[in-house]
Amino acid sequence: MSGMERCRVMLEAARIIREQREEIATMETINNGKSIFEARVDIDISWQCLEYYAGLAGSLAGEHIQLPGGSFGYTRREPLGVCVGIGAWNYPFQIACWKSGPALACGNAMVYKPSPFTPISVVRLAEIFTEAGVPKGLFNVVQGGAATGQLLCQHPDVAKISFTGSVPTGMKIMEMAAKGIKPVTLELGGKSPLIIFSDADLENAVKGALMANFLTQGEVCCNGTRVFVERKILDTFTKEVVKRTQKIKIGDPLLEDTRMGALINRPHLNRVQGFIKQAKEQGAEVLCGGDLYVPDDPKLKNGYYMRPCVLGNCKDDMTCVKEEIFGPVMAILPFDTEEEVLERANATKFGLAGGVFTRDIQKAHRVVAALKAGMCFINNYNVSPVELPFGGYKSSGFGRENGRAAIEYYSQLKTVCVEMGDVESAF
Ligand SMILES: NC(=O)c1ccc[n+]([C@@H]2O[C@H](COP(=O)([O-])OP(=O)(O)OC[C@H]3O[C@@H](n4cnc5c(N)ncnc54)[C@H](O)[C@@H]3O)[C@@H](O)[C@H]2O)c1
Repeated sequence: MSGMERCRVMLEAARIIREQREEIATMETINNGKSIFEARVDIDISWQCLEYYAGLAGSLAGEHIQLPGGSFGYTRREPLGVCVGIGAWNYPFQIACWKSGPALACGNAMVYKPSPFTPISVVRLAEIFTEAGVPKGLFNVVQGGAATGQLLCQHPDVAKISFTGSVPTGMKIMEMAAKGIKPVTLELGGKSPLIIFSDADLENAVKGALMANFLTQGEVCCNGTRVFVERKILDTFTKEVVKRTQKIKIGDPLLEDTRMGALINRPHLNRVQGFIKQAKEQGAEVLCGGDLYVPDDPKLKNGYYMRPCVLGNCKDDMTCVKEEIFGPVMAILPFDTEEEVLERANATKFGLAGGVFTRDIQKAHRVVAALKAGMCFINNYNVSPVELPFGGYKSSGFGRENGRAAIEYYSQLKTVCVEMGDVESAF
């Protein structure tokens, strides 16, 4: 298909998703446990992503380069072939769109494997693509766990792997890709810093800290879980954050006013609570939450709910400050100077995201320029416009999703050199 033809099909898929927003959001809530309020946002970001790449599909082009003697060269932007997408369980539908959007826009096929914990909604995406006119077999869903993922990565006909998940799995994927010289995009974990200066708008900074920690039960890769607060405002900020955290409505994710649903499964809930227990043993103070939440509704009494937790008295070398918890746990850390906080913020193996709250624009830009992270926020956190590239530095991975940048990772350049004169042979 031409780019314009692909554009039309993708716009149709985006239209169907928009039309079925409520049904898909409900499915996603059941799939993952996140609140319906948030699932709707995920579905909106998903159709916006398909619309964005539909728009780019028709404008993908190469270059014409003039050479001496009337000769010239040109480049063709070509698809890679069959791309494999492997997704995490926290944003099942959205991750599938972030991968299939640019893949299909560039003219590739995709075989997608969702996490076995959230197998449902991506099947609906495949049906929607078919309804929209995506040729049969161009977007395929394969269900399974690690073994299935391995087989896909090792398959000789696969041209590219795009992976979203944990660092240990990312390493395995890269090893497998290396054996087949396959390009990879790795969207891995994080332990991102959020820096609050004393001159920040306090109301926005508090909202930002909550956005940075408690969406999708805290199971968000780019969460700003290390909240560095300038000492002067530590007490006021902490008090306000704790107050708002305690007000977060937990429970049945399908209810309109719920803002925090259930964690993904029992072992993960236990793991998150294990981090909190260890934090206490290492000297951190639980300022709120961290305990199980049992809803009144008897049918939910065995759900994987916990109260969002704020940890005070944290030190940089505590496990809860160093490791990705992937649950609703915020660590608050005081700081005194810009230089000091930057050094501490960057002292991590991860580099997915970072944020700063300040009213001083010079300071804001200076701080984000110094942060070793792929996605930085000034005076907000965890917004995901599809127009902006997203991806990590350091152990958080490489390659970019979203924005024009993703096109580079789903296409390859062919250079054609055209001779207009005679061959000047060396022989
Ligand atoms: N950077 C991002 O964009 C982003 C987004 C969401 C989640 N994450 C990260 O994902 C992690 C949580 O997700 P998870 O628990 O699903 O991660 P995970 O690494 O356990 O699994 C991710 C996917 O990989 C598959 N898989 C597991 N072992 C495999 C193997 N050996 N070969 C091929 N595939 C294999 C899984 O079945 C799943 O589909 C967190 O670390 C989080 O930070 C990153």
